[in-house]
Amino acid sequence: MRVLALDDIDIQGIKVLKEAGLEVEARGKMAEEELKNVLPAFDALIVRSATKVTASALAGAKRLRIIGRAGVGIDNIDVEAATEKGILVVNAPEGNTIAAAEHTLALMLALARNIPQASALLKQGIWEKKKFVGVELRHKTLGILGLGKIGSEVARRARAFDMRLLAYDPYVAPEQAERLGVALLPLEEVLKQADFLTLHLPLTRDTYHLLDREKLSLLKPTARLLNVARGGIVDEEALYEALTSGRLAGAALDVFEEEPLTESPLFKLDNVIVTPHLGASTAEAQVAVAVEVAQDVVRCLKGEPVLNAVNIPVVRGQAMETLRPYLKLVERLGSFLSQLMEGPILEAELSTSGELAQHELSPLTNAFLKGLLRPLLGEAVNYVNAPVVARKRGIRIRENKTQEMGYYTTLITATVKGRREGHTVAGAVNQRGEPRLVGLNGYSLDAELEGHMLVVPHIDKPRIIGPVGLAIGDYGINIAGMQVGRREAGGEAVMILRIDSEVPREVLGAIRQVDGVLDVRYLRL
Ligand SMILES: NC(=O)C1=CN([C@@H]2O[C@H](COP(=O)(O)OP(=O)(O)OC[C@H]3O[C@@H](n4cnc5c(N)ncnc54)[C@H](O)[C@@H]3O)[C@@H](O)[C@H]2O)C=CC1
Ligand SMILES: O=C(O)C(=O)COP(=O)(O)O
Repeated sequence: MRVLALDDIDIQGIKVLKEAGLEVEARGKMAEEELKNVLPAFDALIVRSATKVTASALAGAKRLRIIGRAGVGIDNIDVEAATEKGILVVNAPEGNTIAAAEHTLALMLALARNIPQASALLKQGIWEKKKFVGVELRHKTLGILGLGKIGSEVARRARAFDMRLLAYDPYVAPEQAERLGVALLPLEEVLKQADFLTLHLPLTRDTYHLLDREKLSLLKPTARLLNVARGGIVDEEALYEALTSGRLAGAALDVFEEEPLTESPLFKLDNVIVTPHLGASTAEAQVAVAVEVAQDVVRCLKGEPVLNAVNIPVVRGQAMETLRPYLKLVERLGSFLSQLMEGPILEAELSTSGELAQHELSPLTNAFLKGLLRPLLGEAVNYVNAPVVARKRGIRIRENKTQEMGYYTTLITATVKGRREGHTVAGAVNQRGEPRLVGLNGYSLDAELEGHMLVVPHIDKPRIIGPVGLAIGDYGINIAGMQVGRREAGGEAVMILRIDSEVPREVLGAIRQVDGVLDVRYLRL
């Protein structure tokens, strides 16, 4: 299998890939057109922030199974397009946290004390002290937008400088902020109170130009802005205006809306210091992110679960071990239902009751939908794109869970509905970790979910099981197991047969002829 590793990812990452037996082509930044041309020959792609992985670049990438981002921000990858194509996207969420946090602190001190400007003058032979009187960090208010991994590490370090800490992050629990000694406030409040404002948000549709003219005008004229997150979060034109009109004291920028950027009106300002997206550029961070992402690429190409997926629900450690047999179960239930249904599926519902319900269950939905869609769409649908594909086909998806326990410690019920018919199956995992079918349309059963199966709805009466068995046996086909479910004697019932080999059409016809048989469906799991 072949991996295209771009943007000069660290050699240690390349080593991990090669040691796993993968063929690696390592290059620097690649332009969209070239990427589009070469990508069809690769199973995996690794990038940093320089190469743009667009929908067009991915269009012909039929072999591609995974895109790895050796870093955090995934705004240079069209994740939606990748998901739709069933391509997994992973990043390295932790490897460069400290590097980015330390760079932020370095910029904050450099900005407060005019270090780059003073250094540049002295190197020109100018001993200038008066112009470079700075400010102290002590007792100043640091406003943090985005109190995630980097924002938190910045907060920890800023405390050592005796700064007062405020943050805006609607997704962080107040207790977590409290533990860091940070007060959570609304955005406008943080902007109004900050002496230093630092950004640690991802660039998304929500955060694009979050700091526009209006928001920048809320900052104190003595405030200084730090951006080690993403260029697009700040409107650079509005920032330029604020810095040149005395409405903002200074800015330190590591990132820009367009990169690389070598010319900008901002670069001409004395109160602006800049670095060329160096936040993650430490020897330590580059090894860490390259190795982190390479390991996930290896896992994915070996068919193992990855640790840092961005476009599928991630389950780690023990929770994954608990979930694993149920992933198999729901995929089989999905496949079973899909083959049982006639006509298009309009609704799909997955309900979990019992012990398992205490876990994050969205991975089950992905696996269930994959099972449901595979018989219809084959390899085009996988664990990554199953929910997107299902929604695109107009299937309404519902998930329910309750920790209430019945006869089974965990019972999973799946229902699909179409225009004319609907079916419900129930499944459980036995003590050996095997998936079992324990209910079908209200009948209780206990059947294996494996191999070739026949589902035969019939009327509960004598002389029906024998003739069905004969119809199959007459063709030299062996029955491996059989289960009958009925609600009441003499009513409708269902027979589930496990067969050792493929079942030809004539056999299905012969079964249909048996008096009392209502229908017959042949399924392959
Ligand atoms: N300059 C550089 O070299 C580097 C830049 N970065 C940038 O820093 C960003 C943050 O990185 P981490 O802290 O590792 O990510 P993270 O995911 O741990 O933290 C991001 C935080 O932003 C918050 N957030 C998201 N949307 C928000 C919104 N609309 N309003 C307010 N808060 C919001 C989240 O709740 C989260 O707590 C990355 O997305 C990346 O763009 C990361 C590494 C290096
Ligand atoms: O990890 C991130 O989000 C970064 O911004 C680092 O970018 P880079 O890998 O240095 O191009």
